[in-house]
Formats: sequence, structure tokens, C-alpha cells
Amino acid sequence: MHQFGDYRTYFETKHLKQQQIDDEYVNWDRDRRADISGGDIQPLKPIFSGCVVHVNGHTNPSISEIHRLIILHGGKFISFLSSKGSATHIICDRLTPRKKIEFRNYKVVRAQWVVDCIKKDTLLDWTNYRLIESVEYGQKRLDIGTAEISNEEEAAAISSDSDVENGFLPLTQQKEQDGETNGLAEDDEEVADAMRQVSGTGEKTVLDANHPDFLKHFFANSRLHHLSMWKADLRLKFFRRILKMNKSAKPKPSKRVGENAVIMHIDFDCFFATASCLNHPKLDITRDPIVVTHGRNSSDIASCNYVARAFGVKNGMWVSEARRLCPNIVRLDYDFDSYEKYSSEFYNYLVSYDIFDHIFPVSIDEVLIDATSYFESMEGDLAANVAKLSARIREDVFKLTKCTVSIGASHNVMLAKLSIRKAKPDGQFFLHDNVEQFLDPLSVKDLPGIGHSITEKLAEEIKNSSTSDVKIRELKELTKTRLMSVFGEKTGTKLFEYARGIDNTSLEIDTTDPEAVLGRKSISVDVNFGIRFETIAQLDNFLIRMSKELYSRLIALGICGSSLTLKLAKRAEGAPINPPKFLGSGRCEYISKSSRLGIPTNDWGIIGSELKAIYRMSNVPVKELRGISISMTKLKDVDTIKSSRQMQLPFRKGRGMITKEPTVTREHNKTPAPTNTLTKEKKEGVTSVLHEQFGKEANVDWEVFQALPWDIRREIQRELERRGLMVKTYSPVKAPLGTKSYMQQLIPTQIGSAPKYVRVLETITKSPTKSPSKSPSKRQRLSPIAKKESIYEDTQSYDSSILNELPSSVKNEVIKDIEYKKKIKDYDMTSLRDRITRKLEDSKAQVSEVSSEWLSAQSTLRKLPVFLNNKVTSLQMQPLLSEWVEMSLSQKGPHQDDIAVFAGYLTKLVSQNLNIALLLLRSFRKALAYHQSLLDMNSSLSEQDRGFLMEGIKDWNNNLNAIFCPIVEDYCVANNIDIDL
Ligand SMILES: Nc1ccn([C@H]2C[C@H](O)[C@@H](COP(=O)(O)OP(=O)(O)OP(=O)(O)O)O2)c(=O)n1
Ligand SMILES: [Mg+2]
Ligand SMILES: [Mg+2]
Repeated sequence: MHQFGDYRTYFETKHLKQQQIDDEYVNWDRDRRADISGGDIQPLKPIFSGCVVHVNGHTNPSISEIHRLIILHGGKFISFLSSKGSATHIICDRLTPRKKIEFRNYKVVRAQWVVDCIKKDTLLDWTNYRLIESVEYGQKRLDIGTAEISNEEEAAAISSDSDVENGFLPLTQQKEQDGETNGLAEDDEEVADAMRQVSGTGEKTVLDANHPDFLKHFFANSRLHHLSMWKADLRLKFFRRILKMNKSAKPKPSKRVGENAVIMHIDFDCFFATASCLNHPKLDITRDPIVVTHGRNSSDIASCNYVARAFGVKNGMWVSEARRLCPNIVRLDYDFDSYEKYSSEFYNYLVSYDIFDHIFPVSIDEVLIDATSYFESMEGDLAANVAKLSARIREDVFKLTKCTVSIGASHNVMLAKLSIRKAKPDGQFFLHDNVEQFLDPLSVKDLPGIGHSITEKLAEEIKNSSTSDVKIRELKELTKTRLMSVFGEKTGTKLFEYARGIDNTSLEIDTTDPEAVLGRKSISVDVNFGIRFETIAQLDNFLIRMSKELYSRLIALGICGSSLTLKLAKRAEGAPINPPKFLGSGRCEYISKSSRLGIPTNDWGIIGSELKAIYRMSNVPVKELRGISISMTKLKDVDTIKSSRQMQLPFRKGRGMITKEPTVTREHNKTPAPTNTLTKEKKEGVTSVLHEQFGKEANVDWEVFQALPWDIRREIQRELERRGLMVKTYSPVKAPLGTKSYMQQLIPTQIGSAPKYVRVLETITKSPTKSPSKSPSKRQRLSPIAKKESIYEDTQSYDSSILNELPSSVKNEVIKDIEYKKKIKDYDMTSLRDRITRKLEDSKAQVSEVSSEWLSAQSTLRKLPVFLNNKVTSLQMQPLLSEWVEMSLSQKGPHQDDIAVFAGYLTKLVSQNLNIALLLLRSFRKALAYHQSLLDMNSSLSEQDRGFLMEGIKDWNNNLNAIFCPIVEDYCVANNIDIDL
């Protein structure tokens, strides 16, 4: 058993050894450069002097390259963080929740910092490259909380980024804009009504957030939830159809503006009211005053028909107010199924009407259409043609749905949106000449997207009063410069242009951008009712349930996100503990905090852990919570992520297989293509380059291929097939009986750092620049300075024929380099390593068994398979735990997905069976101690190898202490249980 003291001594010795190796390398490098330049060298500037650098995770450049750069420029490199403060900087490109907690007191900086410092030959301010934002480094934890709490403004900003853009405001937000501040609450009363359950005693009880079924009921009854889910859903379905259509159809003309353009805005008249009314044959939408609401009095009206509007009733008004204005008003219920049905029929009709340049779905009941080409191709009077098509569409939609739509048409989106107001209800209007006369008498607030705050500011600007209405005629008197100075560049320009009837909004959609496709920047789960917690464990449970809800929405939409925001509504100071609306949110303050996850995910385990971590920084007592909203931003399409991940494979080292095309073009210009030109293409559009390459033959030297051991050949063949590169001349490679795997003899320095076939593929890939007269580019590729590869990396990728062509001085230099690398690389193959390798291979097979629920975007070979199998009992888990630890050591510790899965598992387990949870944690400790002693006893391990494996153990210990133990501890604290972990 190893005490902590030993561990520490171990690290100290380790650091010293590392230091010696590094010093040796620096000296060697100096000598080498002196040799080349004939003795006269400029010493490298010690820009990193005083910096002690540690690298965590995959970085670009790689860890070993950073290591080299740092030590050559006067800094120190440490492989382990033995104690706090042992490193001055942590270089890290991806911040996982775990790392965020672990490194919160460090200067965590992106790898690019190192590169840029060297480029500029000076120590640049690290804060411009920081990864953990807005944390006061070096401060105590308490301060972090206050530093990160933002104000209500930020909270409002979050809620506004989803729906507002398309003019589809949830009613609550509309009211807030109208100056009615009712906080986060939406339809408290309605939801509460619906969630009142009859308990066994015959009494009505309301489900609160602690009930396991709370979310299910809450969302089943929330109108806003339906609306927002729906909108996302419909758009997605619709966009996917458009995408399909676009693939087969002729290219669509891009952006149309100006006189010739014809944009049509089509919108259902009082959509919900009309659709709901169709379920009631006795009612007539053109005769009876009708509203659609959820509750009775204090519910707002989702839609009212035009008969009701004649009495002064409006969408968004309270039912009680509507009843006062129109005592005979008829209240109807929502009928989401019908709405969805009519809406899809409407969309399908438009899509199948294959004449439009662009169709842009705005909301469930409206679209914008660019019909420019269609009208351009028509003979005769434009106005008559527009009128004809409009009438036709209205007639067809009515036949299909029995609902009326109105159509406004004009030369741009803004004018089309204004025109439809003239058309409603059940009409059409084409605004094409006399635009100025049309616009001048309108109020600025009539302009689409111009809200109260802008009009008020404008009134102050023009009339020095905040109440009077400003007409567009008056707006035109303000110069563009003045508008821009008052409203900022974007809004100022927009106002200036709108006043003159100009709008350059395009209806073209980037179908590969999920934000454009979804029409929103975030996917969120908001709960503003029933939030009452006593303990942190209850809240944790609820956060996990919310994460699962978010997860299911993300899955349904096929997207992932890499930024997470937790918004908390906290009972405002002085507000009653129980607001008038039972279990409502009452008057609240808002606190919101975002966190970057580093990579896109939809995994609820990761989301849940992150939310818990964010909450713990918020300083809001659980008892004060009245509303919780979680949202995911920086959205990405799962399919796009998957394909780009696969496609990036050949580019790992800028020496991929796809080198033919660029070379060909270059030859034309008589310039040899440097092998790393791919890096540029990677940035500019890997996907398209790769698409072109699919189906072509792989650029593989088949002679070398044939000489390879069978298992490598098989793997390469599979990989080529997977990439769609033809290998049909070769029958599938099979294992000869009784043959030992070559992989057991050849193991890359860092197992798991890159798929081994990538390495081997690179070795056998023909070099495109074999011409003998181009030695400078060869040198560039071979020299360890110019080459962006590490000193520890494989030497096999050198092509010996190129080596032989080099002038002897350069050749010697290269050979020296290779030998040095070999010296560092050569180590004994130990039995432990062998076992780990085999485990790694086995784990590949098991990955396919992992339930798809867990397959988040970043899932790799390193998925933890065993814990997901329900058949495994907790006691059987102990040896499996040990195995998991062992398996993950070769990857420097557990994969973050696995941690999230295990954390989720532990959270569940802890409330079901605390003893087993404790047993598991203790088994973890034992397993770690066991593996550490194995490492210590194994004298045949090379220092580098040992260091590598020790880093894995370290990572495990960190996870145990920072994530797993707190889950159990929190539960115990919340439940007053005394434990000793
Ligand atoms: N904040 C909102 C906005 C809209 N809706 C629903 C009810 C509407 O019937 C439907 C369409 O919204 P519209 O703004 O198009 O309103 P209507 O179709 O009801 O009326 P109009 O004839 O003015 O388009 O969406 C809602 O419930 N809450
Ligand atoms: Mg409508
Ligand atoms: Mg509408």
C-alpha cells in the first residue's frame, strides 16, 4: 500500500529526471544547430523563462511539440501536477467539466499561446488565450461565485436569443416588452390547474419539482413548451425536405433584392382560433367571437378571431379582460394535433409547388417565399400575375385545411410583412409602387422587429417625449450617422434603411448551419413552476432530470451543443416565500451562468454534471430557488460532426492520402506542392475535398502494403473501405492460423493517441513530392525544427529513398535526429503493456454493445461498456472497476464520457443503496492503489512509459476526489448521514 508521502517523493524524483532529459535535449539541439551552421548560432530567446508548463489532453500542437518548444525557449515542462502551484500554466485546448473544476485555480491557456509567443518571439499576455473565462485566478473559491453571478440583464439576454429573431415571441416576452413585468412565469395558473392531481384521500394536490413525473406533466401542460418544441420540430422536418429537394433540383438563384424581386408573406388568419373552431361544427368563425386559451380567467389568449377583434379583443390579452369587452365570447381549448396537421399540409403544399426560389418557414402558421424567378418568367403585368398566384395559393390552402390564409407581397421581406397587414383577414395585397406614400404615415413601431424600447428612444430623440408615436416620415429626417450613434451600427442602419423601404434580408438558408435550420441559437428546458427544494440532493436529482429532458430534445432534433447555460430564478428579497399563485415563481431575481463544454455533446451525464458544477458556483441557496432554465447553445448537427470527425482522419499530420489533387494543380504552375498544403484546405472545406475523393482509388503503395503483417493489412483494408476508397483488387485479408498479431510487437509510443492505422497508413502512403531536385522542401519535411512533429514521435514515416538523395550534411543531421528519437522511444515491452493493448482491442468489440443512448458525439473507442449492462451486479463490478482503471491507464486516465456515465450511475445508486455506492468508491481506491503498486514494482518499465501510466492514475485520483466522492458526500450531507470515505 502506498502512502501519500511516497507518491509525492515519487513525483519529485520524476520531475528531476525529466529535467535532466530536457537539459540534455536542449544541449543536443544547440550542438546540432551549431553543427549545421558551422558553429555560429544565435541562442534561442528564453521567452518562457520562469514558466512551468503542464499540458492536459489533446492539444494542437501536440504535447510533445509543446514540450520541445517550451524547453528550447527557457521554460520548464512538467508531466504531472504533483501539487497545486507546481505549474504556472496549464496548456489545454478542451475544457471538460471535470477539468474546469480541477484547474479552476490555474492559468489555463490554449496551445496557440505557445505557438504565437514563439512566432512573436516574446511572452504574450496569456489572458488573451485563456480557456476558463472570468475567473479571478488565484482567488479563493468564494470570490469566484460572486464574480460569476450576472444580473438580470444577462438573464433576459438568454431568454431572448431563442425565439425573438423570427418574431415568434412567447407571450410572456411580449408582455415584458410591453412593460408588463411578470418575471419568468408563463402560464402558472394554467399549468398548476392541469397539474393538480387528485390524491388517494380525494384531496387535490399539486405535483412539485420533487415528483419524478413532474417534468412529464409540466411539459405536457405547458403551451409555450408545445409551441417551441413544435416550431423547432416542424422547421427541422421542413428543412430536411428542402435539403433533399435542393440536391436534386437545379441551383437556386441567390439573394434577390430590388425592384424585380417578389417576396410573399403568407400567414394563417387567427390560426389557433380557426383550427380549434373546426372541431365545433355549430360555431362559425366568421360570425361568433372566439378565443383559444388554456385556463379561465387569468390565462392569456393565444388566438382570437376577427369577430372578437372587432370588440377590441387581442391576442395575448387576459381572458377576463376579453370577457369584459365581449361578454358572449366563446372560449375554446387548444388542439395541438390539428394545428400540426394543418401546418404540415400547408408546408407540404408549398414545397411541392416547385416554382419558388426560396421558402423560409417563419413559424407554425407562416412562411416567406421568394418567387422572383417565377414572375420574371411570366408574360404580362406583374401586379396581375402576383394577384393571380396569391389567389391560387389562398384557394388551394383553404381547400386543403378549411383555414384561410392572407398574403402580403412586395419587393423585400420588410415590405411584404407590412403588406400582409393590409391583406388580413382572408385577403391579399401587393405593394409595388408608391412605396413611399405607403410607408410615410405608418408608425415606426409597425416596422417588423422594432420594439418598444427603440420607439421610446426614438421619440425622445425626435420629440423629447417618451410617449408620443413616431411616424416613419419623421424617422426619415434623422441622418444615418445620428441613428447609428444612438442605436449602434446595426440597428441604426436598419432604421435608416427601413424608413426608405430598403431591406436586404435574404431568404436563402444555410442548411448546414443548425442555428439557421432551427431558427434559433439555443435549445432549452425552462421550468418556472413547482420549483421548491429542501436539499441539494433534491436539486441534483432535478438537474439530472432536466438534463435528460434536454437530451431527449437534442436527440429528437439530431443536434449537439458545446455551451451550456444555467439560469436560476431566485426569490427576490422581500418577496413572500409562497407567492399568491401556489407553487408559482413569484417575484424573482435572475442569475445566469454559461459554461463552455469544449466539444459538442448531447450526453445528459455530462450536461448534468456540468449543471451541478455551475449551480455550486452560484451561491443561491436551494430553498430560494423558484425557477430553473437550462439551455444549450453553439449548436451543431450530429451528422455533420460525425462526418467531419471521420473525414479529418487523413489530415492528422498533414500527410494524408489525399495528396493527388493539389499536386496536380500545382504541377501546372511548375511549383511543387508542399505536403502540408492540406492544412489550408482543411480550414477552407475539408468536406468538399473529401467528397471529391470518395470513390477514387487510395493513394497507397501496394507493394509496401503486401509486405505488411496480416493484421495491419486487414486493418488498413477496413479503414480504406470505411473511407470509401476502393480496394477491390484485393480480397479481404484474413488472419493466418496461429499467427501472432503484429500489433503486439509494434505499439505506438502513446497507445490510443491516434488510431494506429493512421500511423501505418502514413508510412505506406506514397509521397507525392519524390522529385530529386527539390531538396529544400524535403529538408523542410525532414528537419525536426521545420517539421511539426514531436521529438518523441515515430521515425518510421521517413522515406529512406528520400534520405539517400540528401546531401550528406543534411542526411547526417536527419540520422542524428532519428537516432535521438529512437533513444527516447525505445523501451521494453512489458507484460502490463501487452495486457493493456489487448484490453484496448477487446474494448473495440464491446463498443457496439453500448446502448445508443450513450453514444454522444464524442464517443470513441474509450466508451465504458461494462457498467451499462444491467445484468452486472454491484459485487461483480469490483473486478470490472479494476479492469476499467487498467484499461484506461493507457489513455492517461478515464474518458470523460465514461466519467459522466459513472457519475450518473453513482447518483442514481446513492439514493437506492448507499452501502453499495460506498463499496464501489472504496473499491476504486483499492484498484488505484493496486495499479500504482504494480507500476512501482515493475522495474522493466521505461521512465517515459511509467510516467505515462502514472498520469493515468493521477487522472483517476482526481476524478475520484473531484467528482465521484462529492456525489456521495453531498447526498450524505443532505441526508444527515455520517460517513468516512
Ligand atoms: N406568442 C404567441 C404567438 C403565437 N401563438 C400561436 C397562436 C396563433 O394562432 C398562432 C399564430 O400566430 P399569429 O401571430 O400568426 O396569430 P394568429 O394567426 O392567431 O392571428 P393573425 O391573423 O393575426 O395572424 O400561434 C401563441 O400561442 N403565442
Ligand atoms: Mg397567423
Ligand atoms: Mg403567424
